[in-house]
Amino acid sequence: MVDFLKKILAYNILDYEREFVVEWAAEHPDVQVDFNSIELHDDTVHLAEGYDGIDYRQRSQLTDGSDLYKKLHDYGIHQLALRSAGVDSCNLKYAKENGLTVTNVPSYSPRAVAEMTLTHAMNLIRHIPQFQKRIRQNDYVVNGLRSKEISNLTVGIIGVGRIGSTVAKIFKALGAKRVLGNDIKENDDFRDLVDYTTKEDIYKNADLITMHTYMSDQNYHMIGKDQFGKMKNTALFINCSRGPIVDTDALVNALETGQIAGAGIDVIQDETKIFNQSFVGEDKIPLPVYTKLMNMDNVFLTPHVAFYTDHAVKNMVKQSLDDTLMEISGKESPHRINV
Ligand SMILES: NC(=O)C1=CN([C@@H]2O[C@H](COP(=O)(O)OP(=O)(O)OC[C@H]3O[C@@H](n4cnc5c(N)ncnc54)[C@H](O)[C@@H]3O)[C@@H](O)[C@H]2O)C=CC1
Ligand SMILES: O=C(O)C(=O)[C@H](O)COP(=O)(O)O
Repeated sequence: MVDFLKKILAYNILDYEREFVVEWAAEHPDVQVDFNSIELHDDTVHLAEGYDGIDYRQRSQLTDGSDLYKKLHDYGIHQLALRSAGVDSCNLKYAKENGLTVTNVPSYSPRAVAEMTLTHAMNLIRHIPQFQKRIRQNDYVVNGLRSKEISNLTVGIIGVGRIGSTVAKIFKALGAKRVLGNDIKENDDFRDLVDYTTKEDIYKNADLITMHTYMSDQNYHMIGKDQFGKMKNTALFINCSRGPIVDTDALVNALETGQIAGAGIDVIQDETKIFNQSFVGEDKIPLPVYTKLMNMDNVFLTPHVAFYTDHAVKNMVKQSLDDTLMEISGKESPHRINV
């Protein structure tokens, strides 16, 4: 019989993640890795009792109160490992107050998200949703849908971190006219990729604006009525970061009134009401604003899948389990975020 030294519980393992948990477990025969398909919340936290380490990934908040973090602490757990880059599901303050170190997987594949951003950009630039609609209607007239080329476009990147800088690299390599960047912390390593400037300059001058900040209280509805009002009416807007960064009603209004020319949306506020679920055969979805966007032919939509590549999923799962093991073995993971 194997004498397991450490016990890890991974919450909310999705079907497509399972093979990598199994692979990791096989590579670590002295660790017992159990997993479930439920989210970590007040009513499921008791399952953590008896484990040394917890790994999780979910889009809804762990809890609104600090009880869950206290319970984990009381079970003798000292860490939480997120399998995602974004850490907005976790209240870092409560975690810290209850002696839990939190780790994320910051670089599982910035390229995956950057390539999806490019996909959104190209679809919008070349009017692909509009052409698809015409083709479905047997309308092969091309009038009104002439495109610009990348070399004539100014790209504006808000949040020049791991993903934003990768997006900059791609547009630079494709010969964009200018790549503007805005970040609350400018990074000297990225000065050859972006011309750092203000958000106002980006709203006013960029032909393509793409969001790559993290979600925080300060960044809630960072883009709303005022910001859309400052953009060019030819501007294309992309959000592959987090839904609540953008005020969805303001986005719909900006598209309906022609304040901007199109939008690429991978993430949207309240997306947990519909994403990762199927409503096939039903005539309504519980997020009516998404239906509005779906019915606009200058909008390109994907269901929060910018990260969803084989390389990324493998890294998210295996790296988070590595981090869990390090933390429960008395070592410091390089991915600690709440210290
Ligand atoms: N759609 C998807 O599948 C995925 C989305 N994401 C989202 O993308 C976000 C960014 O990821 P990374 O680039 O890896 O993070 P990062 O932390 O490397 O970069 C974020 C950058 O945004 C900047 N920033 C934050 N608030 C700002 C503000 N108000 N104005 C200007 N700059 C601001 C930060 O200083 C930082 O440089 C994640 O936090 C996550 O929410 C990440 C992975 C997949
Ligand atoms: O890593 C992130 O951040 C993402 O957005 C990926 O989609 C995966 O994480 P969740 O958003 O599903 O937590």
